[in-house]
Amino acid sequence: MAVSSRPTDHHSTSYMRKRQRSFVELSGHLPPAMIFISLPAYTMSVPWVNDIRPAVFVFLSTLMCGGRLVSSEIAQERQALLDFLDRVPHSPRINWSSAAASSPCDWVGVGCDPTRSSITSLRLPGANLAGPVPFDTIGRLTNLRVISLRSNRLSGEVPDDFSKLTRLYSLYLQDNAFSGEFPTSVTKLTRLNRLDISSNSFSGTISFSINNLTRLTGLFMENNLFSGPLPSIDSDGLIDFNVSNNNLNGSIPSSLSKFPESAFSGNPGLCGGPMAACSPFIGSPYPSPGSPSPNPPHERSNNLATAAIVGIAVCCTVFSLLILLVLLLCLRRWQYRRQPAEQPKSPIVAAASTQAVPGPGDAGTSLSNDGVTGEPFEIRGSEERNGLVFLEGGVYTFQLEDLLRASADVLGKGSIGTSYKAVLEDGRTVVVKRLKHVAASKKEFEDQMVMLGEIKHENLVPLRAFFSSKDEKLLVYDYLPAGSLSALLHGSGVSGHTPLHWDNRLKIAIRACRGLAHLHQSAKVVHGNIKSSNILLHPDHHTAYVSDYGLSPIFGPPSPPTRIPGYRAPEEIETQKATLKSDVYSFGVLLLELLTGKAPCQDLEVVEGIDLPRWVQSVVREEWTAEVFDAEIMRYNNIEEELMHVLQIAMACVSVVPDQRPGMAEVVRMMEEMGRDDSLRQSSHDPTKG
Ligand SMILES: Nc1ncnc2c1ncn2[C@@H]1O[C@H](COP(=O)(O)OP(=O)(O)OP(=O)(O)O)[C@@H](O)[C@H]1O
Repeated sequence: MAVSSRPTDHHSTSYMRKRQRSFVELSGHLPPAMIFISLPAYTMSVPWVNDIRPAVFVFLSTLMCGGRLVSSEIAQERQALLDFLDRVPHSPRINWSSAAASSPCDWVGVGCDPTRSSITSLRLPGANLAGPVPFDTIGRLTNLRVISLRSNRLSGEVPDDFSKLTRLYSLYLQDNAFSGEFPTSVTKLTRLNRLDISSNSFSGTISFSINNLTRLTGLFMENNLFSGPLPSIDSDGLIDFNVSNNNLNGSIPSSLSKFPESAFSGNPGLCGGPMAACSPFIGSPYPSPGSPSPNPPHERSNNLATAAIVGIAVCCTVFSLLILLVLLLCLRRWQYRRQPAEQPKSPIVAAASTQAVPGPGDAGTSLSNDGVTGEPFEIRGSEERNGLVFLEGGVYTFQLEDLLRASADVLGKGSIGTSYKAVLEDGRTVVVKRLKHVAASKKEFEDQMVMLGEIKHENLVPLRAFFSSKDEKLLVYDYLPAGSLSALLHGSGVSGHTPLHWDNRLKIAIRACRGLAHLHQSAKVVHGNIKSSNILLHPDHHTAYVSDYGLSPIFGPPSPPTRIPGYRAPEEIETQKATLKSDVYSFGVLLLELLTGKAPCQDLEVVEGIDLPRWVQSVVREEWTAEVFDAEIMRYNNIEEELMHVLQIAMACVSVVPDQRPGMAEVVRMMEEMGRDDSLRQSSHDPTKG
C-alpha cells in the first residue's frame, strides 16, 4: 500500500500527531478561518491524504497565489528559515526539507497564517540549537507573531535585526546562554505582550527604553547578570514581572513596588518597595531620560569634610537600623493579622504542582487562535481576562491567549465534550474541557458556571474559569496528575491496572460521598454524571475529588445520549432527567464497582461491562455473596464486616424505587458509621496527612 511505502520520520510524525491534538485545532465549531488552519492537521490522520499533501499544497498555492507556485513572500521567509538552520547546529528532529514542494507551513515548529502565505510563529524550544543566532536569518521573518527559542544553547547577542520583527507579540528566549548588553533591538517591538529573556547571561544596565513596550503583560529578566539601578518601568499593564537573581542595586521604583518580594530577591543591592527600606544614602531610582540627573556621590563627598561624613554616616546608620526595626515589627504584626484571611492553597493545586514541568521538547505544538474571542462581560466575583472568566478565589493568572497557545494533549472524549491537558508556556498545567452540544443560552450558561464556581469543598474539583462564545464553550479545571478512579481500577490505555487496597477504596468512597453530599445539601446541585472517571484522585490514592458536577442543566433535558448507561437510574433513562435520587443510584453503582472491581455497562448496543446492580442481586440471591467481591480485596483479613456493610449501603442506593433510596447525607452517615473514619476526619482538612 502507498502508506507503508512512504518514508516516515518518527519525530515529524509525532509532532504532527501532537499538532492534531491541539484543542484549538480539533474544533468542530471554529470560525471558518480556523477550520482552514485545522484542515491540514485533521488530514494527517488519514494516511492517503498525507501522500497527496505536497501535490495538494502546490495546487492550493497555485490557486491562492494567482498562478505562481509559492507566493514570493513565503518563499523568501522559507529561505530565511533554511539559512538559519544551515548555520545553527540543531537537533535532528528539525528536518526542514529544502525540496521545492515542501511548504514551510508543514515544518516542525513553524506556523503560518490561515492562507499559508506567511510564517507567523517559530517555536523551537529544547531543539538543541547552539551558538549565535545569525544576522539576516530570523530577522527576515517579519510576519512572525511568536518566537519561542527557549531552553536551547543559543549564545552571543540577540541580533540587531530582531528590531524588524515589529508584528511580534511573544518572544521567549529564556534558558539559553545569550550575553551582551540588554537587547535594545527588542524595545522596538512595540506590539510585544510577553518578553522572556530570563536565565541567560545578559549584563549591563536594563535599558530605560523598555518603556517603549507599552503592551507588555509579562516581563521576565531574572537569572541574568544585569547590574546598576532598575529603571522606572511603567507597569500599568504588567501582570508578571521578575528581575530576581541579578546584580541590581538602588531603590525599587514606586511603579514596580506592587510586585512581590520574589520578583526582586537575589539582588543584594536592591531596597525599598517590597524589600527592606533603603538607607538615606541610597539614591532614588534610575531617572528617566530628560530628568535632571542627581549629583554623583563622589562630587558630594568632595564638598564635605571627612569627619562630617563619618559623623553623619554613623548617625544615619543608627537611625536607619531603628527604622528597620520598627518596620520589621510592623510587618510581623501585619502578617500575623493577615494570616487567617489568606486564601488556603487548594490541595488540588498542591497535588497538581507536584507534576514535573514538561521537558522542553514537549512544548510548542499549538497554534494561537485569533478567531476565538468573546465579548467582554462583567460577572460579580469573577475576573474577566480577554474573554476568559476566572471564578472567585481563582489561583491562575494566565489569559485566553496563553491557553490557546498551550500545547494540548487529549485526556479523553466524554459524553459532553473532550478534555485536554494543556501545558502553558510557563509550565503550569490545567485541564480544558471543550463542551459540545450546549443547549443553554449564553446567559444561562454563564449563570450556571458562576454558580458552580462558588461551590467549594475539599472533595470537589473546583471550576476555575470558563470561556463562552457563540461557537465555543470551554471550562478550565485544575489538572490532577494521578488521574481517575476508573483508570486506577480498570487500567487505562498504556497504564495497566494498579492494585487498589480495600482501605483506599473505602476512603475514596467516603470522600466522594462527602463531596456529593455537599453538592446536594449545601449547593442544591444535582451532579448528573457520577461515574468512576469523574472521581479524580490525589497521588496518595485515597483522597478523592468529584469532578464534572452540575453540568446537566446546560445540556437538556434530554441528557446527552452518550452517558454511560450502567450508572443511570431506571427512571433517569426513562425521563432523561437527572435528580438528586438518580445521583444516589449512580453512587450506589460506583460503590458496587469498588466492591466488585467490575466496570458497569458502558454501552447499551455493544454489550460491554455488566448491569452491576442486577448481577450483584442475582449472585447474592443465590447465596454466593463472597463471589461478589473483587478477588483482589479478598486477600485482606478482617474486612468481611465492612464489605457487607458497604454492600448493603450500595444495594439501598440502587433500589429501583427512587423514594426507597437514602439521601446522600444519610449515605455519608452510614459510611462513617463503620468507625474507620476517625483518621479521615482528622486529616480531611490537612492534605499532607494520609
Ligand atoms: N481535572 C482533571 N485532571 C486529570 N484528569 C482529568 C481531569 N478531568 C478529566 N480527566 C480525565 O480525562 C478523561 C476525559 O474526561 P472527560 O470528563 O472529558 O470524559 P469522561 O469523564 O470520560 O466522560 P464525561 O464527559 O461524561 O464526564 C477521563 O479519563 C478523566 O478521568
